[in-house]
Amino acid sequence: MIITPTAIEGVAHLDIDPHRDERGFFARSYCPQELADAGYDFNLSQANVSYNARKGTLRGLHYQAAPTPDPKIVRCERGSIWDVALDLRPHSNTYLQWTGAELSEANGRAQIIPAGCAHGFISLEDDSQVLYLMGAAYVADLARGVRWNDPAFSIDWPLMPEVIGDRDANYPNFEVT
Ligand SMILES: Cc1cn([C@H]2C[C@H](O)[C@@H](COP(=O)(O)OP(=O)(O)O[C@H]3O[C@H](C)C(=O)[C@H](O)[C@H]3O)O2)c(=O)[nH]c1=O
Repeated sequence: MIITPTAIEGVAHLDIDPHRDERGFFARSYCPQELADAGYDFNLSQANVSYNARKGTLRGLHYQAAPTPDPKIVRCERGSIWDVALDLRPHSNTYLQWTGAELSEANGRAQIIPAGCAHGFISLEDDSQVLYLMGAAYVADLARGVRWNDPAFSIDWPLMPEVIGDRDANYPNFEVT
């Protein structure tokens, strides 16, 4: 695996290093030891998948509140998405800053989202499927979210959402601490 830090502390790109032969390729896509050696403590608790039928489907931005924040590693297994990590850690040097990356079946890239960051994406084509490796189990009562177009963050999405859930569309403005 090839791990490349981004400008947001703890957010990194995780690229596969494929072993190619006449059959195609084989690649390691998740390894807690390699991640720990690179400074990313992540132990798999749960895996989720979402199917996004139409281009312009926006999910998020979500995070889980203390005491069970949910780090995640996000990979687009079919189609393509633009994936956003938003720093909501008040003591972070990049508080309220965000980073985005194209994740796709073609580029095989995943994004590491640490605890304390919100996560969201917008699909860039129809029939996009997303795999979420979760570093914490889901706790419904701790599920939180912020709105994709909240002026506190000014996230520069590559396209306007065509499909978005009511909950995601109606989060109140974030209260900056
Ligand atoms: C995660 C989870 C969800 N659910 C239920 C709760 C909801 O009734 C329904 C949809 O869950 P959610 O609203 O979290 O799904 P999305 O809005 O697509 O959010 C997802 O996409 C954004 C971008 C993320 O980053 C979240 O981690 C991820 O959950 O499944 C469960 O029953 N078990 C679970 O483990």
